[in-house]
Amino acid sequence: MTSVRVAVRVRPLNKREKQLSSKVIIHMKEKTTTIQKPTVRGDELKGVGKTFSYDFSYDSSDRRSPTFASQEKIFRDLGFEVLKAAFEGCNACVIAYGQTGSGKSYTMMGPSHDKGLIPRICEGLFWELSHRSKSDAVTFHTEVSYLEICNERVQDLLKKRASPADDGGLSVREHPRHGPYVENLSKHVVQSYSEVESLIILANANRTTASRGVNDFSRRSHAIFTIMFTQVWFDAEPLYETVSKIHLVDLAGSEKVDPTRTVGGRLKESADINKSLVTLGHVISALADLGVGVSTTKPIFIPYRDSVLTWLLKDSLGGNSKTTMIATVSPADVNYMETLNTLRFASRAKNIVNSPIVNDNGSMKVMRELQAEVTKLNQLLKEPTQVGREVPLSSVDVKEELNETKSLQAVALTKNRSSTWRETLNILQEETVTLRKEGSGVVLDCCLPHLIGVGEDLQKTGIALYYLKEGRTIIGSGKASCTQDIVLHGPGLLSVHCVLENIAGTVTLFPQDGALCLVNGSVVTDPCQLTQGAIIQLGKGATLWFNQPTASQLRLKYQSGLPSVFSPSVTDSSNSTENLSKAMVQNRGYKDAIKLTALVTDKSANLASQRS
Ligand SMILES: Nc1ncnc2c1ncn2[C@@H]1O[C@H](COP(=O)(O)OP(=O)(O)OP(=O)(O)O)[C@@H](O)[C@H]1O
Repeated sequence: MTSVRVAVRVRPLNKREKQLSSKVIIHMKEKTTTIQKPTVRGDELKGVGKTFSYDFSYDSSDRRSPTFASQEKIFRDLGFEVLKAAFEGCNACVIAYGQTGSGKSYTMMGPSHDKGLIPRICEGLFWELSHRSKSDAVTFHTEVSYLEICNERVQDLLKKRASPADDGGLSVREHPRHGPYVENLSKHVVQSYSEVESLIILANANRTTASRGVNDFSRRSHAIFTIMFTQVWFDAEPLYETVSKIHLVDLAGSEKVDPTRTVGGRLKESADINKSLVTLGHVISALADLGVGVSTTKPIFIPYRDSVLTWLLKDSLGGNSKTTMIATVSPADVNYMETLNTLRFASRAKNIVNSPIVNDNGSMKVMRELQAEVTKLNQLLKEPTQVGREVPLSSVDVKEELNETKSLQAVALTKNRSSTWRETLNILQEETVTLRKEGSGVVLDCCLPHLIGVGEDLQKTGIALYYLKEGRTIIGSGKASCTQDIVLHGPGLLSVHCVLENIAGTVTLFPQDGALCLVNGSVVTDPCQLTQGAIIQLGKGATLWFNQPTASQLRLKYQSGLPSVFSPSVTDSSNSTENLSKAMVQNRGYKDAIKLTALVTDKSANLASQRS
């Protein structure tokens, strides 16, 4: 358990503040920051002021001052900790919070002549790597992504938009194990600081800006720069891997919206920025209450899901991360209220308690399993006969299996960091789906009712299996405001096309208004209970095969060792064949129906011969 570290930084007076002859109301001494209240007349400061204590108070208001806090000093205090966390295998996060024009972007990104935390952390990472990589025993892999949240929509800053009209909005989804993530966000493998620098230049040019009263060139979005850093040690037994995720966050200005100076789209934009900042405030307050053990009758609810920002930063706030907040403030009396609010906000954030862990668990388990598999197969190779095997394996088979296992291991170790491998294994580790080898094939087992994508295109490779969890599963084309559980593509699909409800294994299809849904070739407009082998057609293209492993089928499967997913009973398969022909003849044309029917008939015949 570790508390969120909080730093406050004050910037120099800007031109406008100087023109207004603003007084400096922020004073820092060691870890404390004091703010003095200006009088109404503005000619003198009132009282001794309010003092707050933080982990760091950085006075960057005057370069000539002996206590001046430079970008380098901030990197040494805050950036080093981030790098330390990365090399330890922990997640880390730095969030810059403050009023517009208070110095968030300066602190996080900085100008080219006085770089901020993001470039310095990346530079530091590659400097360290160039020293560590001399050893063959360990390899490193670094990927970066960069997104902005504007009007509650997520944009990829590292991807060119197809056209100006393309708003490029990406969906936020939740992985059962890894939590919220942005679907289709581009990730870029980087091998040097200069590669990161080029990406940063591209991304910064893409960031949303707008003219504003107090600050002519103001960021109107939240930006999250993420580094995914993986290390693999080859000299450990089993091989050891850590993965750390580092979020570096530059928030939009935290000031309240002035409706008299904000119009139209900008007003909506401000409302959305406020929505995520207000939610951030609620999340921080709730977490701070949890941290200090406030006693309430009701359990404390953390409203992460109320905004995209807080949802994506869920781990960083109260979760698995070493998090630092840097609150930036103006020194001028004209900004008194906003500065006071920022200082209070930062003070609250100090009470958040996080639980960072070394992220090695999943991969370690996988590696151990693969290692065990290799040992077992090596053993089999040495034995003259394979006792206990129903079908004797030839040494060629064992060698093949061994090679296969080893190549799996190689895939894991050489780190194809697109994370597909890790994702796949994690998905397979979910209770509902298992993968095993059966003869010359690979069998995917799923105990829940599920849909198999039959697909439009017979040339397409890969099979999609969608399991239907207990409760509602929303199917749609992926452009809805809600999160669909299954996203399909094809003509005639509505953003929310239908809902499948699974109650204790009985699955009912609820077509949405105006959605073309066919079950076994007949159009359905009312709720329709699905039976084993039903062929469902959604819109004019997407075709799915419904499979419902019943208790008796599962028992049979485990007794016989045969798979359930692609081996429904022979009768079930013939049902599907019949249903499919019916559906296709009616809705797609005779030729396709014949091709698909032949496909399913082949499957049934194979299964029948396997079983006999
Ligand atoms: N520590 C600093 N030293 C020198 N100049 C600074 C410092 N911090 C901020 N500035 C200057 O103040 C101005 C506003 O800073 P910056 O753009 O970083 O603010 P911001 O909080 O990111 O604003 P926004 O919310 O609009 O993005 C810039 O001109 C910047 O150069």
